Amino acid sequence: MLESIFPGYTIIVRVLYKILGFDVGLLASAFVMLYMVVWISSLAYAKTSELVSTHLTASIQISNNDDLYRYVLNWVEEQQMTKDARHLKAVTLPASGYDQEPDSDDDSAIDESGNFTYDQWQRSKPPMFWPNFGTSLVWWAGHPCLSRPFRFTRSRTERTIKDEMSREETLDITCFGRSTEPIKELLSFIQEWTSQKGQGRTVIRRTQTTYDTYWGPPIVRPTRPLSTVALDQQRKADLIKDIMEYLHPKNARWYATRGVPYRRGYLLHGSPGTGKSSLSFALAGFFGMPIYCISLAEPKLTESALDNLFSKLPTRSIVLLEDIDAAGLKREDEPMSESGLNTMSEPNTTSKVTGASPIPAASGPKSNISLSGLLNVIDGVAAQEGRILIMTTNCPSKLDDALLRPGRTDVKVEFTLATKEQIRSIFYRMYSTKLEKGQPAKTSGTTTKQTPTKTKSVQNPPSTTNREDADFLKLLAEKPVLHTVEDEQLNAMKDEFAERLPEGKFSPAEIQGFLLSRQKEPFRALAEVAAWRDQMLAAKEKNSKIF
Ligand SMILES: Nc1ncnc2c1ncn2[C@@H]1O[C@H](COP(=O)(O)OP(=O)(O)OP(=O)(O)O)[C@@H](O)[C@H]1O
Repeated sequence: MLESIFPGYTIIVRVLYKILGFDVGLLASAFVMLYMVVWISSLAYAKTSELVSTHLTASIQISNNDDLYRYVLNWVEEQQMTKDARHLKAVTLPASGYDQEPDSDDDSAIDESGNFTYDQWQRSKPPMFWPNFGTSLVWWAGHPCLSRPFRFTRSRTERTIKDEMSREETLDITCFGRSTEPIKELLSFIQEWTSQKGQGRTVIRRTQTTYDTYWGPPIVRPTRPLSTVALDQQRKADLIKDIMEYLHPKNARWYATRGVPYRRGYLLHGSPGTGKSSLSFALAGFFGMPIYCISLAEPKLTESALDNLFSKLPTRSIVLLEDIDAAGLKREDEPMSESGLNTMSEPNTTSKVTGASPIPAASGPKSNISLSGLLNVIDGVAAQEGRILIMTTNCPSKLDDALLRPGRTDVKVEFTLATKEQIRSIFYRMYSTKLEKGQPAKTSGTTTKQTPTKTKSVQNPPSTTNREDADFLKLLAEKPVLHTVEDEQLNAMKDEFAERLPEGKFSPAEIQGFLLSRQKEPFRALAEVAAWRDQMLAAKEKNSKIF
């Protein structure tokens, strides 16, 4: 047979036999046989695999645009599979945003001088391992006595639109059998696993723009307790009750039977730094809902992209449109001023929101979105039912009445400059050690009732030969000692602190900023607040004269 494929084969074999003394033809025949066996086996394997995957397996595909994609990869990372698998993808930080912050008791970020070094912390974190592009196998014991294999196939496609390349990844989960039920079970298990892992955290989504604007990957942050937002208790309670009532499952039917769109809008308005954004994030954490933030001033955001973003919102979510007045929304029939800014920023005398003074035109980046475009998106067909829309503004008088009408803005909450109660609350929260849920405050001082001092603890600075450097390092090593104050005394101090500050003059952010720079020194804060107050009031007075 070989003679017919290679003419002259017999002669070559005879010559070689004479030279070498053994039959090379036997070797060649054995090799050809082996090759045939391997070829036929791989063909049979490919055919059988094809038949099995077509007729005896079920699969579900997940796109990387879906949150589930990351949930599954994170879950796979936790499985034994990543220890056994031979082809993995290493990632330093999970795309879900989990655990991106060092824990308070994570000493790996502290260098020998007792200072925090982010670089060191990052280096100390082991990378995570995801299945690489291609196929991997994971065994999952969905039932106590049955562990079954699932095949994860991760693939990527690339496409170029308008000179910008976009990548789309997909994950196919396959199992034996003709039903997708085991995969659905696995997916709901993974969702449950993710939500347990995410307890006490708030999922934040922001827009991202490449050739198009879409929702970026989720960022997960520790939930901000509502109690940390100092606001009139009654107002806070009313707002929470309103949202609770709205979100109640029975309410959806109530809205449907009456033909009212099941949506609710809130306008949080007030001076900068009074807690509007903080309350929005705290509400998202309180109700366990993801919060989707959109900046209308984003230069690449178009009306169709905004429409698309709204259509991708999950049914129960919070949408936060921050500083909506600064986006410079304009009516289509509205002329542009000479400076190019739209003239809607003229004081709106018919505004229903009271108490706001005329505000000069905003000079920030202007939106591509027209007012009618935004209104269409807010209550158009793409708008999700069950959604909560929160708009924040420093200047409600600049907003068009159309945006403020019920159905778009159902509840308005005013945020004022700090009241006495807020001042007390901010002071107390800054220094109370009760808030660190059972964690003993890391303090190098003892409980004290002393008068203000500038006590410092001096740690061993790293050695250096340069005298100037050594002095500087010594200065760096001086750390303020945390004066832990007993609760009773702290309550008295917060009253005293509030006494020294006038009501309605400073924003909570300003007071917080003052206290933060004396983060461990309540006595110092109390001693220095009067001087700070006078300086700030003088500066404010001067500024108001300039403008
Ligand atoms: N009422 C408040 N209670 C507690 N902290 C507050 C409050 N108001 C502001 N802060 C603190 O001040 C900082 C800024 O607050 P935030 O961003 O929520 O204000 P804002 O009203 O949204 O400001 P802007 O209008 O400038 O966006 C945050 O660190 C927040 O913790």
